[in-house]
Amino acid sequence: MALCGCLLSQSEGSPVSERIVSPAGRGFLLLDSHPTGCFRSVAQMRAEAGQRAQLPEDGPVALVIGSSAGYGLAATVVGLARHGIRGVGIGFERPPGRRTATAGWYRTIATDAIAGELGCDFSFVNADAFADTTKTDVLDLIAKRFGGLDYLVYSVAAPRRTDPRTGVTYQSVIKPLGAAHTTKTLEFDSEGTPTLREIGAEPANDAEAAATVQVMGGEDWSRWITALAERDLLRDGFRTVALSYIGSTLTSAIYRDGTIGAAKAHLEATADGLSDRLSAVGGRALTSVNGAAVTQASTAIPGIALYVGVLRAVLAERLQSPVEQSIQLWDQLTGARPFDLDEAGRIRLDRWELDPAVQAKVAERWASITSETVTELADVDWFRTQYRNLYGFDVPGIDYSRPVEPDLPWPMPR
Ligand SMILES: NC(=O)c1ccc[n+]([C@@H]2O[C@H](COP(=O)([O-])OP(=O)(O)OC[C@H]3O[C@@H](n4cnc5c(N)ncnc54)[C@H](O)[C@@H]3O)[C@@H](O)[C@H]2O)c1
Repeated sequence: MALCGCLLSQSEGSPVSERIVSPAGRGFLLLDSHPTGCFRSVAQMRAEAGQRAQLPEDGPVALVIGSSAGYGLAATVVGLARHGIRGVGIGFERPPGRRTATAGWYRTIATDAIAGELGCDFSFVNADAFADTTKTDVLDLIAKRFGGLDYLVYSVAAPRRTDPRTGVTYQSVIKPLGAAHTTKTLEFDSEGTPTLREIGAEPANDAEAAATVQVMGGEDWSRWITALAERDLLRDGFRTVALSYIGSTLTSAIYRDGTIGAAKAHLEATADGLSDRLSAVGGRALTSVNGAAVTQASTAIPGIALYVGVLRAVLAERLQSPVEQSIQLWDQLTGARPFDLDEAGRIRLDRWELDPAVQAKVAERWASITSETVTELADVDWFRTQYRNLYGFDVPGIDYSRPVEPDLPWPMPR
């Protein structure tokens, strides 16, 4: 594929600090990322996204916040390849230094190359979306280049947020509310052999619960909309969507009924208030409940790795990838297909996950799963490959014994 070719030669061409990059780390957190593996995984997403025969010359203008990973990356790749979006993507990634850059840095280089190949005027900003300075800079860019915005996709998953107006930094916690909770969790030893362990979590106190809502609730999303409105950048029919999750009863104590779930409830309530404010431009704010996916954010949640592994064993290819869900999301946002909303007005892209027959099978496996049966009842190989892919490892076609150049620049605005 052209993209891979150009990026592979880019990383092979300048032997400034080439080195072999290996998957060292703890748990599901790896310390280094493999540039060419990251490039190729984005190329695979593009291939999965497909492409419309004729992209519009002046595609809709979109801002994707969280464009360097997970659902936001998928929404960006699909938006570029299928809708020819113009606009801006924001990620918050560590540049290369003593360690490689974070994977999202390299994925952004690859996504920028896709935008270039498709002729889409789309730029990437590496900055803290919570900061007022980022809002000012990004809105300056949008005002200057496009004069207004049609879509805002809010797909941030962050461990902390500093409120620029108070200077207070809030840390999000992943804890149950009300009572302690114990869950089974999946681990791999250094050889890659899976084992199960029970881990317990104490309930969050009020301050922890409130801090999690500050980080993952709707306040920052709302501030982006206010900032756009104040600068008159909301185009007629503007639509914004923030991503949410509900998930299984098997994970509800730690997720939907826990601190993160409270933040998601806040995000969902924020959508209603925003829609009222956007009615002046015929606009709308929605949340999109997506299905479980292996991402850096989700693997940090106790029990989710095992749950997703079991879900994949039950569903196999019927587990819908972030790209598949993003195709549906864009089709609904652009009006190519009607919205599939639930009674609370949320877009539902997770129906395949929460299908009662699927959940019954997952629950049956979950009840009996042990370290001895985990490889039979959960798709642990798939899960391990997925989380290593997040860092550019285990990607087919990459020779990991070859040195690569990790010191690559963030793409310049085109
Ligand atoms: N992974 C799942 O299973 C799942 C399911 C449904 C919904 N969601 C939701 O999707 C959204 C994205 O989650 P994900 O799993 O794709 O996460 P992810 O970790 O893959 O990606 C998070 C993105 O947020 C960006 N980010 C983090 N802090 C930032 C900051 N301060 N400023 C700017 N960007 C920042 C990162 O750079 C990255 O691009 C979240 O709202 C999450 O709850 C996830």
